[in-house]
Amino acid sequence: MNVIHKFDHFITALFFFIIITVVATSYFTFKEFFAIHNKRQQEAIIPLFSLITSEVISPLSISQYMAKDPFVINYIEQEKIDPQTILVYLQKVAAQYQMVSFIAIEKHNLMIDSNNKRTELNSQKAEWFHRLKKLSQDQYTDIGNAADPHLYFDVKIFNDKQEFIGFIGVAIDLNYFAEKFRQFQQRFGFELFFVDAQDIITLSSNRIMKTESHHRKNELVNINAFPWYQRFIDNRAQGKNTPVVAIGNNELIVSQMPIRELNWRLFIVAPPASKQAEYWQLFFSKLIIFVLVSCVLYFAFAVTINYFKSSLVKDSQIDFLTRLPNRSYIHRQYQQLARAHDNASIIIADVDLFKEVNDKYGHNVGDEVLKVIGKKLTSSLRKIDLSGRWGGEEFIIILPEADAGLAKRIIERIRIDIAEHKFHLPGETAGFFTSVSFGLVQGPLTKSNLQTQIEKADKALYQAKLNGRNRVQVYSESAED
Ligand SMILES: Nc1nc2c(ncn2[C@@H]2O[C@H](COP(=O)(O)OP(=O)(O)OP(=O)(O)O)[C@@H](O)[C@H]2O)c(=O)[nH]1
Repeated sequence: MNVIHKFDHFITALFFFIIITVVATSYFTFKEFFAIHNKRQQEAIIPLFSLITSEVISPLSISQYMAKDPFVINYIEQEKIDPQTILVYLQKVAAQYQMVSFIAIEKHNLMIDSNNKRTELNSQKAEWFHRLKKLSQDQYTDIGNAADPHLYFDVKIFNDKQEFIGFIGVAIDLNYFAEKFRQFQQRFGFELFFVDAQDIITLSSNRIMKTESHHRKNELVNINAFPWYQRFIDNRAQGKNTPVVAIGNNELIVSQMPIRELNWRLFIVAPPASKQAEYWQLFFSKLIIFVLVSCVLYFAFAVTINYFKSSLVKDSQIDFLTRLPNRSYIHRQYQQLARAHDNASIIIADVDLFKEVNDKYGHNVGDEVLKVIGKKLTSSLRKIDLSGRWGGEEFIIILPEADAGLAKRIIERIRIDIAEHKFHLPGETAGFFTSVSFGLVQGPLTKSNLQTQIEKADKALYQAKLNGRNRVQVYSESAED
């Protein structure tokens, strides 16, 4: 029984160990997932700044540098210029920074770029020049070149007298920008929107920049067109300084960053950290389902195990031939009996001359005799009595709280019943009779005295055999002396 209890505990412990391991593993995986997620968000900040620096600030700085270059200022002020000389200058810059560079010289009505494309400033193609010239700022970005759209960084050139004499700058392929920002968005999950003073999205990691055409009329998107921006502005107007913007069921984190050099604003839009709460909710709801399913499985498992276990236990307690409790079961039950009762009569029963039955009628008949006797020995006992096969042709009966007189009367009835039973041989009308001798001892019932009581009962049984068999002999100390 101990082994079976240990087995039960082992299975339960194993089961819960597996559940705890699965839960702990999932928990730590989730934790790690969020740690990585947060780390990635932090990691995204530095590439974001380097992206802005390399793709926006740096072209602007190069343009500003060229606009202040004394060579440029002095040369384009001359009455006669050689476009080839300017081309060489522009190509040097273009080669060094891998951008297209350009200059628009008012005095000579000429725009020239590092690809040696030349345009007259009074032509329709140079509309931008007249538009930007009138504006008060010194530097602008503008999208131009319909066939091959570029973002132009236009910086005004002034002579020594602070008079406007032209524009100079660099231009970057729009598709190049779009690709750079798209890569960043894919890697870190942030959408980027560069917005000019008129709220127009100049650059973006969003699809709107993946345009083949530069015609801004069709492609221009005002930042106000985005619901999240509206909500962002509303939040500000209401004095809420939260970066979290709710759009329907979705939440976004919107950060705003000025790029003063261009009078731009950069909006960084990201899914919020509060999404984590959703993930945790999901995790815990799955966890509850997992635990419930595990419990159901566990109980199904326990019921199955118990079913097999009880039939195994039964088999290990019962004598195969007579279906009576076996010796080891009687030993265990005796302990319980001893706890519940103070005294008992213990009887050892032994089939008389059983060897002869076996020899005469065969072993199978001998088995049948044992089965019938086993049944007769136990059928008329009380619920609290204990009986079983002690071994071979021997049986044991324990009658708690029965004194020797009562026990003897009970056993006498059984003895007569057996002795009067006619055993039939298979296929024959003739039969035979057999008998059983009993040794009986009455005494205190303690956990440790079974062996001594049995020895006494054995002695009484021996006496019964000596006295002619088929009888009940009560043990007495005096008879022993
Ligand atoms: N058929 C059968 N015989 C058994 C079984 N267990 C023990 N026996 C036989 O029981 C017989 C017991 O014989 P003995 O110990 O000589 O005693 P006995 O012939 O009963 O004689 P007394 O006890 O002196 O009356 C042996 O021949 C065993 O082989 C069993 O399960 N089935």
